[in-house]
Amino acid sequence: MTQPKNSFPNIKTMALVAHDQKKDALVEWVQAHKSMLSTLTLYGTGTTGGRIANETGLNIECLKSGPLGGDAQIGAMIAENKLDALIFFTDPLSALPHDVDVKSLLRLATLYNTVLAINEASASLIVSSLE
Ligand SMILES: O=C(CO)COP(=O)(O)O
Repeated sequence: MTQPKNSFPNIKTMALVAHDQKKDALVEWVQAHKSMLSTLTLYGTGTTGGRIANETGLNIECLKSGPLGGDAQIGAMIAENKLDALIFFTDPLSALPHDVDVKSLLRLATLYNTVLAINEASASLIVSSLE
């Protein structure tokens, strides 16, 4: 849910998203943190979530694929206070057809003070605070 300012966030729901060139890294990262992540309610964009489910066995609700509205669905969850944290392995080296959706998602996560990591180091710091 929206993180209140000046208090330590309580994380129960988390979305996992990765751009194509970062999907291998995210699946590997999820595998490394599987036991902690298994205690959370997980959501993912279609392709990312499908890979996580297939390759790690974690229970994850798959939304639409990012370019087909998955990023927008996660943004809506944030706006409706239904998501505590977003781990989004972004690719800074590729142009994306749905760049506006990506920007909107990151804007909403910032606006609602959602716990957010856009690279592996920050994601690891977030999960280490929960383990
Ligand atoms: O495009 C994405 C995030 O912007 C991710 O979507 P997929 O997980 O469906 O590839």
